[in-house]
Amino acid sequence: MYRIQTMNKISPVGLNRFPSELYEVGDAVQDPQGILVRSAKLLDLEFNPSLLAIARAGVGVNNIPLDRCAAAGIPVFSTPGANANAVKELVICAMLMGSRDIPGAIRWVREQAASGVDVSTVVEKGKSAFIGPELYKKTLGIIGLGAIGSIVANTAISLGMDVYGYDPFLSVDTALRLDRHVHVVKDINDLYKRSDYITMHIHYTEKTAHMIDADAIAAMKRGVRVINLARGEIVDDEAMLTALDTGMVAAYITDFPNNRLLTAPHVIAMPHLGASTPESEQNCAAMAVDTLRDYLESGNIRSSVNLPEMTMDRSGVQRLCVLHKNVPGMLANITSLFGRDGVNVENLSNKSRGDYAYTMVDLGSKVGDNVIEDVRRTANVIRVRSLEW
Ligand SMILES: NC(=O)C1=CN([C@@H]2O[C@H](COP(=O)(O)OP(=O)(O)OC[C@H]3O[C@@H](n4cnc5c(N)ncnc54)[C@H](O)[C@@H]3O)[C@@H](O)[C@H]2O)C=CC1
Ligand SMILES: O=C(O)CCC(=O)C(=O)O
Repeated sequence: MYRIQTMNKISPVGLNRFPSELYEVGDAVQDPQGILVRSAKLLDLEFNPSLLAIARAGVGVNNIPLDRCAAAGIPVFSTPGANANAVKELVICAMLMGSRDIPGAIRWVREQAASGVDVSTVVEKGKSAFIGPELYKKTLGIIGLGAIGSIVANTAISLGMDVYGYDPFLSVDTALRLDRHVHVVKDINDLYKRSDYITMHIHYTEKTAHMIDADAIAAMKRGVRVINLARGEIVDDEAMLTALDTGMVAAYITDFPNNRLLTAPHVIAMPHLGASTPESEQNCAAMAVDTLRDYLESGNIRSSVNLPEMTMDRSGVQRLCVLHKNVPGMLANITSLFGRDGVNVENLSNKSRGDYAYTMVDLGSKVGDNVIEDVRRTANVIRVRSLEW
């Protein structure tokens, strides 16, 4: 039995993909071999030696210690694109809320009724406080044209917006999916100076922390509306509060509230709702469970954010999965051990990613436990697993 610990609420559509005869799954499972997580913070978690892999049902992995996991031979999987549509729809909603102060307008109507006023008599006079611009023919700047940014771009084009995108690492696949009317700029200042709305769809890393700071805001158009459904830490809150105070930024719509931000009037804050649709939760859970199972049962690494991607069709009778440092001589060192035991290698794959590499070897006959132990003891080997079929 594999033991899987869930660290957040995971959709049953995903959980039901674990065959009950093979998996024990739950939030109280002890010494798990797999962890399923959404946004729970694992940064300080001490991993038990039995932990083989972590699957993030989502895409932001700033809650997981990726380097520490890689060093311990623990692949971390994510679910690329699985929640992109949910976020895209909320971005469109955020632009509309920020333009026409929909939350403020709804609040005002309720306040009238609560104060005893016949609301129907004050609507026409009161509504002038909530006039705001249309999106049509306005300019949207998108920072990050990945799974989310690219579909936000295409949808905004269909709403009649002029769209500028910035992504220094734009993949060919994404570039091909972008509407041909999207202007991809090389200098982010070209986006800042033109945009009436700016939305960011990048990962939070050391490099993107406080990317939207006082200098970035100073390069923007006065009265810009900024949408942040990526991560709170990408925006320097103090710089944003100053910009909201001076009117440099007309509205800040964020999925990452904090008490300090909520002191400002033009902040519209949501409780991290970007991916909170049944469709997205189901997509993410199903993909996370499938990648986790594929690794546990077959050793395949797909959608990993910290170790090499590698899949190999099953052959032979036994598969050894060896995670090791990316240093010369490893393949020869490992395979020589099988030859010594007279075991034939049916198939072999090896891939590296940064400091780490992964080797999968399918064997024509079973090797003895002593050989597996020798592989494990080989210098620079981090983890060895043996799977049989
Ligand atoms: N609010 C919510 O519930 C959700 C938030 N997110 C956030 O959105 C982020 C992006 O998600 P996806 O679009 O699915 O990821 P993705 O990996 O498909 O796209 C990220 C893009 O950012 C680009 N990029 C990296 N550094 C950049 C930089 N300095 N400037 C401009 N572009 C840069 C990459 O080349 C890539 O194309 C996630 O990391 C997560 O933090 C994602 C899903 C739900
Ligand atoms: O699981 C969630 O609701 C959060 C999704 C998210 O922020 C992400 O995928 O990066």
